[in-house]
Amino acid sequence: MILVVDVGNTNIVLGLYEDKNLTYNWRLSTNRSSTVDEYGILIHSLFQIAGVRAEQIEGVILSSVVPPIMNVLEELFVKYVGREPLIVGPGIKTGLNIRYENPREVGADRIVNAVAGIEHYGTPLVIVDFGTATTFDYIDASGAYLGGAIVPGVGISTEALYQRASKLPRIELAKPRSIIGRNTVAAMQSGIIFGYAGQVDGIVRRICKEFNVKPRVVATGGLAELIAGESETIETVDPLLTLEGLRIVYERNR
Ligand SMILES: Nc1ncnc2c1ncn2[C@@H]1O[C@H](COP(=O)(O)OP(=O)(O)O)[C@@H](O)[C@H]1O
Ligand SMILES: CC(C)(COP(=O)(O)O)[C@@H](O)C(=O)NCCC(=O)O
Ligand SMILES: [K+]
Repeated sequence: MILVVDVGNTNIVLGLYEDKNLTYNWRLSTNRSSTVDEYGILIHSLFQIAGVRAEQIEGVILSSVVPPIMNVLEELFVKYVGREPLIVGPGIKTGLNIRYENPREVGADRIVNAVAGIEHYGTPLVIVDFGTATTFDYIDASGAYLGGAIVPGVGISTEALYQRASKLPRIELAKPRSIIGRNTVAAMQSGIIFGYAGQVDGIVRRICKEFNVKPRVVATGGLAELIAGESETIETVDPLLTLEGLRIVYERNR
């Protein structure tokens, strides 16, 4: 079995694949001050609960958009899994034709999403990933990754309101009854949920117009389900797209 790991700015998502089947997946907080051994305890406990022994893991693949914790993570997998992780980055075969001005600049999570998206949904394709940031990726009919858009994520935008406006509380991210909020919490929920759904539809429609395409539209990331329900352009939510992309990239580098 292989261990796939995606390190985002908020969460580290881990998955265990046996062949093409994801048998376990877990989510940890991305903690920039945790030590190798602190992360080690966590993954050791997860493996124990799952009844998995480190020796059973034949390989580890890692994508990260958090450079400051890379050294800790590399050491973590060597020390606690006994495997040097394959790191999604320069020198690794992704099979993706990246047409960003500087391909090294694209977040590894976006690359891995695109790999899985092409494989499972075909092209042309738009992928929306609701993470710390919301990212939009466009893959054209020929399978080339052209780039996309990056906006402040749902969680951090909501947090900014609470932190910067004295009278605005911290709210639960949930769909309100009406577009017209008649109290502060409902008004914030309306703005965030319907606003972000509208943002997705606006950006997707612009892509369709500028490139004269009718792409498939897939959403992933922590908050995808919530926004997708209100969006008119998202067709599918695939919460495990990134892990699937990691599995495919691992296969391509065997
Ligand atoms: N299962 C979940 N249900 C609800 N919210 C979630 C879930 N997982 C993550 N979130 C929230 O979604 C946001 C983005 O998380 P995530 O997709 O893990 O981001 P990143 O990839 O940047 O680490 C965060 O605000 C996180 O708290
Ligand atoms: C845009 C991102 C911050 C999204 O990260 P996440 O929200 O998943 O933590 C990440 O993909 C990143 O740092 N990208 C590098 C810049 C780019 O893709 O152009
Ligand atoms: K992500």
